[in-house]
Amino acid sequence: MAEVDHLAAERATARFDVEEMKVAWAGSRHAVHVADRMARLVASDPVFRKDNRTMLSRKELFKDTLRKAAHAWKRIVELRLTEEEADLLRQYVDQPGYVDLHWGMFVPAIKGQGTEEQQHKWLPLAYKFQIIGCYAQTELGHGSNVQGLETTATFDPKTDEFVIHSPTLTSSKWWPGGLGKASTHAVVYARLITEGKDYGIHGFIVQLRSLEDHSPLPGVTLGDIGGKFGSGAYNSMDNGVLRFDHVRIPRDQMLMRLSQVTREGKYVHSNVPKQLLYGTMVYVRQSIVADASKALSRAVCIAVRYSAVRKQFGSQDGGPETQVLNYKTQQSRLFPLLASAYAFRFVGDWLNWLYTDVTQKLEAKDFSTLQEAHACTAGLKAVTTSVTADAIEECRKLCGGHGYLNSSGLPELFAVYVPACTYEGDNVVLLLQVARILMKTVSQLASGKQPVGTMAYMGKVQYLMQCKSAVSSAEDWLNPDAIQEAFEARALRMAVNCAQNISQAASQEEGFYERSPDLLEAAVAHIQLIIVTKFIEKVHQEIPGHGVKEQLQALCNVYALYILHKHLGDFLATGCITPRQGALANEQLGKLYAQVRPNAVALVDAFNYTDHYLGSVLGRYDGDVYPALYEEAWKDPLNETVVPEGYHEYLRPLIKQQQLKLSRL
Ligand SMILES: CC/C=C\C/C=C\C/C=C\C/C=C\C/C=C\C/C=C/C(=O)SCCNC(=O)CCNC(=O)[C@H](O)C(C)(C)COP(=O)(O)OP(=O)(O)OC[C@H]1O[C@@H](n2cnc3c(N)ncnc32)[C@H](O)[C@@H]1OP(=O)(O)O
Ligand SMILES: Cc1cc2nc3c(=O)[nH]c(=O)nc-3n(C[C@H](O)[C@H](O)[C@H](O)COP(=O)(O)OP(=O)(O)OC[C@H]3O[C@@H](n4cnc5c(N)ncnc54)[C@H](O)[C@@H]3O)c2cc1C
Repeated sequence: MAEVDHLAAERATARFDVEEMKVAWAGSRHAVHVADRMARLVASDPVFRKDNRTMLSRKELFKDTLRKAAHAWKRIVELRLTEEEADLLRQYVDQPGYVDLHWGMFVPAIKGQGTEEQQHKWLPLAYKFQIIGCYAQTELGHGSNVQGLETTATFDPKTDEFVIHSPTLTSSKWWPGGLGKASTHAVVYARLITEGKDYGIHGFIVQLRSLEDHSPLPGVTLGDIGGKFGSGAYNSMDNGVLRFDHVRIPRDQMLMRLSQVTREGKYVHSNVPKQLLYGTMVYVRQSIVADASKALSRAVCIAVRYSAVRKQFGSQDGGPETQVLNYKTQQSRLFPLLASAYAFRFVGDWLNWLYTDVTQKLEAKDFSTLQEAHACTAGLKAVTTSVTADAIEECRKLCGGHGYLNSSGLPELFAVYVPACTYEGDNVVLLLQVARILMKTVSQLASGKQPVGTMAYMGKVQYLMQCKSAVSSAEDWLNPDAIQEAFEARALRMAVNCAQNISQAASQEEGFYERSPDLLEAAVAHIQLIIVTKFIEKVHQEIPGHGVKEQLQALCNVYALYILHKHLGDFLATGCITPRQGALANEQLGKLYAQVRPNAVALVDAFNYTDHYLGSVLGRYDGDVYPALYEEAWKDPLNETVVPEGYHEYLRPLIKQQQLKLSRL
């Protein structure tokens, strides 16, 4: 009971309106309402139970995923849920499965790369689940280097068909989610060959399995690629392997919005940038940023609530021990992660806006913002997923020994989340893309070309290369202009340093290769500047609710000053701030942690997660952790019998043998 009281007391110390913070987090009152309804719908349905997930075998887990997906679809249809509601319902079911790829990549690929006619034909089938699709791009031999894919699609003018073929072992499709066991169709990326010429990678809709009995079609070899990291976790997904042996598809199953092959076999490229082929990846990368804030906020919610419940040391004269949340070290590890969850949420919203804006411009044949969309989605995907993966592990450690139990929810969350650093583009590969664009922008500065969008600050090169921070007290670091200037100067100076070093190499390519570790850091600095800028912009907006704006302001400062403290070397080496100013930033950070402390539990309550979605005995809303931990232990299959299976075979003979030996002595 004492623990329950603890969280109630924590909630009472909050200095802001939690209900209004829920609105700020979700984006609107409507969003809070819909999310609440969908979360409760899932939590109250026994089919969506997930507390036994880590104890299921792979086969059981996969069947459970099929069952949940079918039940979710049934509820979506029965309740006539809107697209927004259906997306949320699937999110709260919280079990990776083929439907993620069907809705998340197969449908968007057809929408983005199919002609109107193709969309008209294929989308209704996908919308009604008459076909199930996946996104088959990566191969055994190549993932990052898309141009290196080997699968071929050779046009045969005699039959008006493409022949899809896997010429080598390394050309086997490898990894696509939903491919292994569930999908009937795939968007397959292959080298288009017509009239004897290789035109590079294009997308094709290919049927893989019979719609009658689900068996692979002739010439198609299919299977699952095997168990993955962690128990439960991403093993609910059937990541697959696929080989083609001269499989024929009609010509009109090439996705022809960007380029076409005529009946005669002539290749025609529309007047659009060829990078639009990568559009589905750009779309998913922006949703992965929004998803990072969800995963991070879940981990932080668990760690904050448990840290308020957990007590160690400090008891005097039999009085209460100290809540571990009161230790300054716990705060300095946890509160930056709390601030990062909010930062990623807001930058995710902004990125979604940017993506929508770019999409509208593309429809009007305006391709000017394509590079900005690529740089922002690639860079933000890389930084937010890397931070989130590390942060989930840090939250596990923040929960001490109990964090290592499956029932804490953290091991599974980590195992599900960590591949986000790799899929949809390895984070290093993506940051190097950002670096390439930074170098291009720096090189254009001399010609007077004004950078735009998130690179616009580079236009202030004369000022930012020589400015000195005016900060002279810890409080000065609360001024957003001081923060903004320091971050801009750091990012620009790192990029310019890289460009200068590259220019001394024998060639641009060689210089880029040699300096790539520095370029990664420059790219991270640029992306951190974007995150800080968008958080500052958010806080400048009108935000209703008692104390809400003040809390967000504090979190924004925590985020920025934490990054400054963590990357102090960058700020000092580039001469943006002095060691004294660095020390003042750290002093201010300590004061901000003290400000966050009484609000911490309420700040994670504002995420509005149900206990079902959190899936953690440590993160329970009521804080009644110990009885739940105790009860959970007894549910383990090992505890089904008092004497374990194997006792008579292995333990008893061993003990008896030793006893016999001893008795002979
Ligand atoms: C449990 C699920 C959890 C979270 C998910 C939440 C929500 C998501 C919703 C649904 C999805 C569901 C589940 C997701 C889970 C897993 C799915 C995973 C799927 C996959 O992984 S699919 C495969 C992804 N593969 C990659 O990302 C490959 C990475 N490689 C590349 O992108 C490219 O090959 C690379 C590295 C960019 C290089 O390409 P290329 O060699 O062609 O280019 P260059 O470097 O020479 O550049 C040329 C030129 O093009 C510009 N450019 C490159 N890319 C783009 C782009 N995307 N858009 C625009 N422009 C681009 C580049 O800047 C150069 O420009 P320049 O000529 O210099 O002007
Ligand atoms: C869980 C999961 C789900 C997936 N789902 C899908 C899916 O649905 N569909 C699909 O098509 N694919 C999918 N993939 C594949 C995924 O997109 C690729 O694994 C990813 O793009 C990374 O490519 P890779 O495996 O070739 O890594 P590699 O490129 O081989 O990376 C290996 C190492 O090399 C480094 N490296 C590579 N190139 C460079 C370079 N130029 N400079 C410096 N370092 C470099 C990387 O940083 C990394 O450290 C999935 C992968 C996973 C793990």
